[in-house]
Amino acid sequence: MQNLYLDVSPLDQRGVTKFALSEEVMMEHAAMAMAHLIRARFNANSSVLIVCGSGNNGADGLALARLLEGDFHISLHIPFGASSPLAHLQRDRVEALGLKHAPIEGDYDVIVDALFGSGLNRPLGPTAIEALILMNGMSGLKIACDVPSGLYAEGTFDTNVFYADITVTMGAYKRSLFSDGAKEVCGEIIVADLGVHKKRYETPSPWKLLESQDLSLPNRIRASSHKGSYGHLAVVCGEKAGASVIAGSAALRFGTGLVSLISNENVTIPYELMQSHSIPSTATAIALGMGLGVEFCDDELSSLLDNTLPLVLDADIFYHPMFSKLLKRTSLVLTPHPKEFTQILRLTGIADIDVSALQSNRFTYVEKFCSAYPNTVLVLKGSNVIIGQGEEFYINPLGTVALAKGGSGDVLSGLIGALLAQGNTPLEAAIQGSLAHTLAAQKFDKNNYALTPFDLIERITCL
Ligand SMILES: NC(=O)C1=CN([C@@H]2O[C@H](COP(=O)(O)OP(=O)(O)OC[C@H]3O[C@@H](n4cnc5c(N)ncnc54)[C@H](OP(=O)(O)O)[C@@H]3O)[C@@H](O)[C@H]2O)[C@@H](O)CC1
Ligand SMILES: Nc1ncnc2c1ncn2[C@@H]1O[C@H](COP(=O)(O)OP(=O)(O)O)[C@@H](O)[C@H]1O
Ligand SMILES: [K+]
Repeated sequence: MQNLYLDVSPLDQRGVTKFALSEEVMMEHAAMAMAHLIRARFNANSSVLIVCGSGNNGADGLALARLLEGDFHISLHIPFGASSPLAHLQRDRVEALGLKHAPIEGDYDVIVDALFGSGLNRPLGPTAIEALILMNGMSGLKIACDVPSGLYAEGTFDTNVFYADITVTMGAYKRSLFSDGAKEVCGEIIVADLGVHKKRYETPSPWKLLESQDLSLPNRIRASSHKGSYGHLAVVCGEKAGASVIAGSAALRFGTGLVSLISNENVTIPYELMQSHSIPSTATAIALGMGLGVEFCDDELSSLLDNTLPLVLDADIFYHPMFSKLLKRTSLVLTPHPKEFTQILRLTGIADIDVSALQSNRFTYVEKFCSAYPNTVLVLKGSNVIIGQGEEFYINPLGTVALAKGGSGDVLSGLIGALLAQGNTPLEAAIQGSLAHTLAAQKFDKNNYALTPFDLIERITCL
């Protein structure tokens, strides 16, 4: 698990006050990290274009030019000149080596974007756009210094943002790199230490980035245990029974001892799942909402929920009149996709916004919801899933586009339901369910279009 920051400037300042580093020392390390990367991947004499802005992001780029000069063919493009003191200093140094501003011409083996970093404070103007269009059109390896130019702190970006293959981010991970859209533009993300180890440079943060090594799988340690030792998940089976079959099958695969589908009428289901018309007395958790439709009248639903069992809620239930009442429960996990989350925000009076406004401010709206409902665990789905409760937030960036298919979300609710049924806390269930979901998808390595929900469930066995 890694820390994520909205703004790393307090960490940079702390580097100076606590560790007596200077900004110049930190900058030298930032430039060295990029130089190491380029030297490791490219032969001497490769051509490197470095496009530098007028602030310290540009100064990082100028320092990089100095470190590579002599071995590589360096082309510098400095369309705004230098404005920060360090940019002036770094420019004097490269000029002493005979390097100076030149127009962008032709193609290059490496393209480094050091136009704007954390100081981007207004929309890109025509000069920056012209450079970025040329850079994005090139075939060489594209490296962003700190953040791709055009990416704002909330994770939104300008249409002409730099599309990086690799982002070398300075000091610590920025949260902006993990918005849903940013997944499109950042490429691989590498953190550069700035003179002290990342562990020293960082301070605690409420936002965390999940990693594959954070996965913790169900573990059966008692040799004499039986199916009743591993919980019983009741999946409420609605109009579209397939959704609950997927969720139930995922839950069984993820270690739940028993899984029952709760339906009004008998439906055809796989042999390994059980069927019931009411919540079994042995149930330890309920999954509700996937494919629900209008199968149950309000009284029937009320009686299914007349208990205090942990709940995972998804899909149609967010539009049901009973949902506001369910929000008062403890042991609750919600797994909305963005459109469903806008419905939740509307219903709770937090915001009346459309999906694009939500996607531009995912972090903020998750924080608002979690502050209003501190007992509820929220899993906001997307290409970078956000999991939040109270003042703790986690981003799972491990999903792939293979998951963009009907039924993937049902698998996720089933996995979370499985862990709730086995006695995990709602937050643990959400984090571990989401990790298992995305890592199982990664096990499908044939292509990125063919994965079905049952392929995904199958790959839970390979974790
Ligand atoms: N602090 C440290 O210890 C370390 C910092 N490090 C590095 O510093 C970077 C932050 O540097 P920074 O604060 O100077 O901001 P930066 O991203 O260069 O941009 C500001 C400049 O851009 C300009 N500008 C803004 N928007 C614009 C637009 N749309 N169109 C045109 N111009 C625009 C703005 O102009 P102004 O608003 O002043 O007119 C100003 O000149 C950080 O990302 C990391 O790479 C590392 O070396 C590690 C140690
Ligand atoms: N581009 C993507 N990258 C990573 N994960 C994705 C992507 N698109 C969708 N997903 C994941 O797939 C799942 C889709 O869920 P959802 O939209 O509710 O589907 P359904 O309701 O049909 O089962 C979510 O877990 C989401 O995070
Ligand atoms: K940049």
